[in-house]
Amino acid sequence: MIPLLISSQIREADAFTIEQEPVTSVDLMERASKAFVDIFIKEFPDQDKSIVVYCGTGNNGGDGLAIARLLKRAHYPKVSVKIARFSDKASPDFKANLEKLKHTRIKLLEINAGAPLQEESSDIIIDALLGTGLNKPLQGDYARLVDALNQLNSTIVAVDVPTGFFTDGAPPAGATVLKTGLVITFQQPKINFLLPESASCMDRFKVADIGLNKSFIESLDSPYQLISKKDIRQLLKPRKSFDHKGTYGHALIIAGQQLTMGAALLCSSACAHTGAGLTTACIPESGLTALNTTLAEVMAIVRDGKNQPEIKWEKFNVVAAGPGLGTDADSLALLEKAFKEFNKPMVVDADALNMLAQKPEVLKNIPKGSIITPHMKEFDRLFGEHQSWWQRLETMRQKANELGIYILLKNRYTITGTPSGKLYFNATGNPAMASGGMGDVLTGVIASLLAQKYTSGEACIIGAYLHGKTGDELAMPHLLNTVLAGQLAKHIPVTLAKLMS
Ligand SMILES: NC(=O)C1=CN([C@@H]2O[C@H](COP(=O)(O)OP(=O)(O)OC[C@H]3O[C@@H](n4cnc5c(N)ncnc54)[C@H](O)[C@@H]3O)[C@@H](O)[C@H]2O)[C@H](O)CC1
Ligand SMILES: [K+]
Repeated sequence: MIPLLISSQIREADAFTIEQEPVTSVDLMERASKAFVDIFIKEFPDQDKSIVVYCGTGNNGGDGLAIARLLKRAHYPKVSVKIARFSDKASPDFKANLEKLKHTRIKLLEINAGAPLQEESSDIIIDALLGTGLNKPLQGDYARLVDALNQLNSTIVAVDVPTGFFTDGAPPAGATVLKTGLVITFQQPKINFLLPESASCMDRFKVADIGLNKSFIESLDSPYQLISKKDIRQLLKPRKSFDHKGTYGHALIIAGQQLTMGAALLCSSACAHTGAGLTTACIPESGLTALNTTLAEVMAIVRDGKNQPEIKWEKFNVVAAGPGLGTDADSLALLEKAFKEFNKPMVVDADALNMLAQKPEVLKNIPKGSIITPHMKEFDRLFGEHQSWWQRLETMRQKANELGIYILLKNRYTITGTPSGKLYFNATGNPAMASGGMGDVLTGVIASLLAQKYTSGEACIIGAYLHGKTGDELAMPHLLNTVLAGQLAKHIPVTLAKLMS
């Protein structure tokens, strides 16, 4: 896991590294700037482009000055610097780097407070105005400059964070932020990069390792964690020689209606392909032919409307409910029955969540350790409207704790909230997976992992990663625009095998 820090903790890690390593703060700035330049060179190899570095007078600006100097040394001759002198204060490391810059032949311009803005025609703008030191929304000169830069069509690359961007906490509504193409950020992604609001001011980010002290970062025990491939490889349990289907558990999938049987099939297929020993689908009679012809390995229990099916709950290691289930009274009665009679963790998704939104008191009966897998709209239907994603994170932590459940909120970076208050961010996955049925597949994957005796937390973390990784393996090599859910389900064993090799 990579612990994700809030800005005050980043400052602590910075100070600890300076004292402990030891390294002077100006040398750490040099290291950060070099790491930035290494990535910049790979991204923008054309040394003929004109580059201007806009610098503030704090440490982000200090980085900018060092970056200009290092770019010049790396044979980018058309690099120049503009310093925004909007404050009387300047950090010591900014001043030290300004001295060093004066020994180069780099063109240097100052923009004074209140002065009219100069025209800007450089091919690439490097933004080193403000970084993680931001403590209020941009106003006055900074806002004017950023507004003007936002009108240009240049490529903008931010140092650490786009100027005006709040790295954690709910961003103030309507705040001015520089719109950047690429952010080269230091040490680790900032938490708000992983939330959808960041899309309006950055297309993508790259992380430059600047060697902050890793054990100190670990010791901060951040609630925000980024899942890595290494974690998944450590969590996955290899199969053993004398294992049999009983070892890998029996999953029951309560899903599907006559017109939404696809959801039940996709969920059951994903469950079987992720390795559950046995999968049974509880479906309407109208879906039997489809199930028997497409998924011969999956067994059936028939739901026929009024009469509740006889389910021997104790036979199952996990019950997943929701995909294409509908929200009628029979479905609700069955969900309530499952909550009462199945006393192990369940997976609750889609229509099952919609029913809970309509009758919130039922949610209190959800078995402890269960996993709910809402997307943003389902989440808000359940827990109320939210003004920002940061607020949603807070609600997740609170509700997961209150109900003793795991909440997996689906998005570009899917987030799992645990009863103990941790939030795990998953980075695998891609836009080709934005198609119908993907959520049903994820539910099947997670149910399968629970059947195979992974804990609820492990099932969320592995499930989110595996689902996204499988989509990446299918889409990336051919730059596919679309990956279908059924195709993804069938490819899971290949991705799993690679992860376990
Ligand atoms: N550990 C690391 O990651 C390293 C980071 N480095 C760089 O340092 C900046 C953070 O620098 P800092 O001096 O703390 O802050 P800024 O340069 O972002 O801001 C300067 C200054 O500006 C004032 N300010 C804040 N908000 C506003 C505002 N809205 N309007 C006007 N002025 C504002 C405030 O006083 C700030 O202190 C980090 O991003 C990295 O780029 C190191 O170089 C290497 C180690
Ligand atoms: K910046």
